[in-house]
Amino acid sequence: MIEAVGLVKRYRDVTAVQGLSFTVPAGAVTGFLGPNGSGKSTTMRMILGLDAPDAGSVTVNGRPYAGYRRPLHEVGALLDARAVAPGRSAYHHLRWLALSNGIPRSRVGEVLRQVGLASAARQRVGGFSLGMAQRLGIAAALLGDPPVLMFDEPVNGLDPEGVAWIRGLLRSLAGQGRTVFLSSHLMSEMAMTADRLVIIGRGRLITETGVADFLAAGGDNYTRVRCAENDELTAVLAGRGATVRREPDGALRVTGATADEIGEAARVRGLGLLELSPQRMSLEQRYMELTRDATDYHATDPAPASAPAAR
Ligand SMILES: Nc1ncnc2c1ncn2[C@@H]1O[C@H](COP(=O)(O)OP(=O)(O)OP(=O)(O)O)[C@@H](O)[C@H]1O
Repeated sequence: MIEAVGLVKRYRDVTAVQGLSFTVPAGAVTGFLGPNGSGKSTTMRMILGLDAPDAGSVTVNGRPYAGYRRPLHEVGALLDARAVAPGRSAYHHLRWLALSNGIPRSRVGEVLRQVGLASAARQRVGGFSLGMAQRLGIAAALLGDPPVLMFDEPVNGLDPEGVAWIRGLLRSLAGQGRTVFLSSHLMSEMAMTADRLVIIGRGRLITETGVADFLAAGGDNYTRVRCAENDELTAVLAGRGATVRREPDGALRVTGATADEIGEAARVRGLGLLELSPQRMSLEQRYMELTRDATDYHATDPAPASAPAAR
């Protein structure tokens, strides 16, 4: 388990993290989400003792990371896949890490196989693609068989097969009862992998929630209905306390009644339905809505394509 309480980190005039508290439990994949520059990497560095908080504290399984004598046995982390001496082979990089943490040499071969790098073990890391470097970083994190794993943007640079592989790996690590904490600025990625979410914006907690609860709390769920007798159906539904709005394409947008209730009301009146589709806000939409005000870097909308000049 990771527990952060009131974390604050300032860099000169930038307050990167402002009073952040959250818990990452064992046995689950927890996604750490926030727009660019919201303080995810800074928080992860504080968890690993690479940055000292200006206030607050963070513990890993009850102790600060720096309190562990053989940290790779406690926490495996991938923060920056390229932070590896380029002249070393993958094997020697891991062998050196294993030696310095009292980990048997046999683990090196095991983790290289686990991440699919066995055939590249003797290649220099400097020649690795980003995806291979990510896999090597994951191998290093797994080396000490730690109960807590942290990954900063782990799917960066991975091809679709690699992305599917890492999702499966993270789920199986959590299934073994480990604490798995991974950051991303993409909600779509988390929807496939995470059980829980810690969402931050501008260094502050926006919400800490289960993925299912996060979706259910989206207030914008409605049912889209198309009916040959729109006015009559609108009157029937309004009479039952539902709210009905007309969409630009003529369909009805109904809130305050379930699809089953709408279907039943139409059947009783003998009204034919052409469409009856419950609409749920996607995780991505809900996340964008929540973080809109906490996003520092907005792109402008692309300009509409201009019509070709008449000749
Ligand atoms: N070493 C540093 N010196 C000065 N400012 C820093 C430093 N590290 C981070 N910051 C600032 O702190 C804020 C949070 O940055 P951080 O890298 O933690 O965000 P992030 O959520 O990981 O972003 P991204 O998704 O883009 O990786 C940003 O404004 C960043 O510019």
